Amino acid sequence: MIKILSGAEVSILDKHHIQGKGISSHQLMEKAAEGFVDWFLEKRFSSSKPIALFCGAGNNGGDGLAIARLLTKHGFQCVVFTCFADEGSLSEDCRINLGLLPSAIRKFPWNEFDSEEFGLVIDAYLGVGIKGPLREEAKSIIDKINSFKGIKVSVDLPSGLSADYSGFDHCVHAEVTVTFAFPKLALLLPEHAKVTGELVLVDIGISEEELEVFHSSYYYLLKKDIPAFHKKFHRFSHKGDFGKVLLIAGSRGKMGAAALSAKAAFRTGSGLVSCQVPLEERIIIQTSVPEAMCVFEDSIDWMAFDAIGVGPGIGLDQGELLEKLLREYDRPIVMDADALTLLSRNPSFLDLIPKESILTPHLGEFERLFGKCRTHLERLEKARRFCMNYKLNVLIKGANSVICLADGRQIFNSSGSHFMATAGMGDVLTGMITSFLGQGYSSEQALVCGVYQHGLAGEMAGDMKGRGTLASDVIEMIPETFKRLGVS
Ligand SMILES: NC(=O)C1=CN([C@@H]2O[C@H](COP(=O)(O)OP(=O)(O)OC[C@H]3O[C@@H](n4cnc5c(N)ncnc54)[C@H](OP(=O)(O)O)[C@@H]3O)[C@@H](O)[C@H]2O)[C@@H](O)CC1
Ligand SMILES: Nc1ncnc2c1ncn2[C@@H]1O[C@H](COP(=O)(O)OP(=O)(O)O)[C@@H](O)[C@H]1O
Ligand SMILES: [K+]
Repeated sequence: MIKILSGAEVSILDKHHIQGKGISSHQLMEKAAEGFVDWFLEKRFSSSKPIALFCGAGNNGGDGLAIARLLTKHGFQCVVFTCFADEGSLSEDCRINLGLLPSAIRKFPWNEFDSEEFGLVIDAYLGVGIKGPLREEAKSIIDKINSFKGIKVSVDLPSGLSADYSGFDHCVHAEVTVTFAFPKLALLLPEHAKVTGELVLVDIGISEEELEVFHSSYYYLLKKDIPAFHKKFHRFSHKGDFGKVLLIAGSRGKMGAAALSAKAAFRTGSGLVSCQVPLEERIIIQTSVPEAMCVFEDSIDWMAFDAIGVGPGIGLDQGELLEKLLREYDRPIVMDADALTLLSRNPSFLDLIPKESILTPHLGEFERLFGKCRTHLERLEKARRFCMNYKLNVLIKGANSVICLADGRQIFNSSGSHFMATAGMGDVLTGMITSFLGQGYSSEQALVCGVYQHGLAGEMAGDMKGRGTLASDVIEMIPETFKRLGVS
């Protein structure tokens, strides 16, 4: 997991890194430019029209100048638009890269840019170094960059966006942001989605250990982190080791929620899955998920289950059932959907929730529970205080879902796809997290593996089906995610 530092810490990190590795800051900038260019070549952008690079006076501009030089070597025609008045204001590494620019690369002041001539724009005007409100000229430069209607790729950050805060005044609207070493916090906030575009993280040789010495409770979860969170099963593992889980889900007209979470729990590897459903609706489960058993409220022994997930489609008239469950069951549970709305209507239930339980609200459910938030940072802070006070875990769902742990750490997920913004995806996730809990995973392990693999299964289903991907398609991809991660 990569620690997410503040923008101001980047220069300290750079200093530590270049001292530790015995390299120059110019060499680090070259590494960043090479990483960008590797990604650019992999994407196979067209070279039929020239590329315009807007380069500022700081190190972000230095990156842009190095990128222009490297792209030219690969046959791209680059034109640099300088966003500085005189060369005396350049940072040292920006100046070095300006000197290294081949004479074949034409340079013009930024205001001479004519958007008709270019196939793509690279925005290397401002990065993590902006301080205070943007100056008037900076706003005009950003407007000029935004006048280009084709693909704009921002280097490190869309120019004008601050690395650590929510909101922006003037800002480049990038289709893609290629960021270095770690994703800047602002790139993960939903209110910035329309300016950050697709997020690409480029490794510039700074290790997780080098980031670890900084104080931050924000992390970014990557594919390579997942195998270590998994429990190992062995040759003699039996059905009991894979857990016995219960999903309290579904009601008349909403039995699909129960079927989806039960199927997802099986596909995640549960040995036994039971569904607590209304008696008169049982046939739906027994035909759509024949592997599952049905249990009914009057004859239930909750403590017989290794883990319980409650909420998808149960309806809002189940307050008494929820209270009874919270009083009688003492292991961590997963609470989603209607269970969360019932919780927001009955705050006294909060003290009854077993420690280390997992609440999985989407943004609407989050606001019902914790009140309106102006920014995502405010939301994260509310979640952190709640998790630490109650010793509970909260998953704030959306693109880059955030796993908020009881110890105060907050982990942004990197997997997922916009094709997942469709009905039933949350029910699938509830089934997956409950399944991992039932297999003996800690709440942190269940959340990390469940959230990442849910997103990965969504990406894989989205790659196959595109628009029209169903929650059921995502369930079918869950076993593939284990293979893709090398987890048996
Ligand atoms: N480890 C990494 O991640 C690596 C990071 N690297 C790269 O370094 C970048 C950071 O570079 P940095 O520190 O030089 O700052 P940068 O973003 O270029 O901005 C400075 C310029 O902004 C200007 N400016 C400031 N405030 C302003 C305002 N309000 N309104 C208008 N202008 C304003 C300021 O002008 P000044 O105020 O000084 O006149 C100056 O010209 C980082 O984002 C990444 O791309 C890689 O090269 C290597 C590894
Ligand atoms: N644009 C997106 N990118 C990544 N993941 C997404 C996106 N939209 C939705 N998801 C994921 O899909 C799930 C939707 O959950 P939820 O809103 O509870 O759906 P439902 O209530 O329909 O079951 C969440 O896990 C969320 O993170
Ligand atoms: K930029």
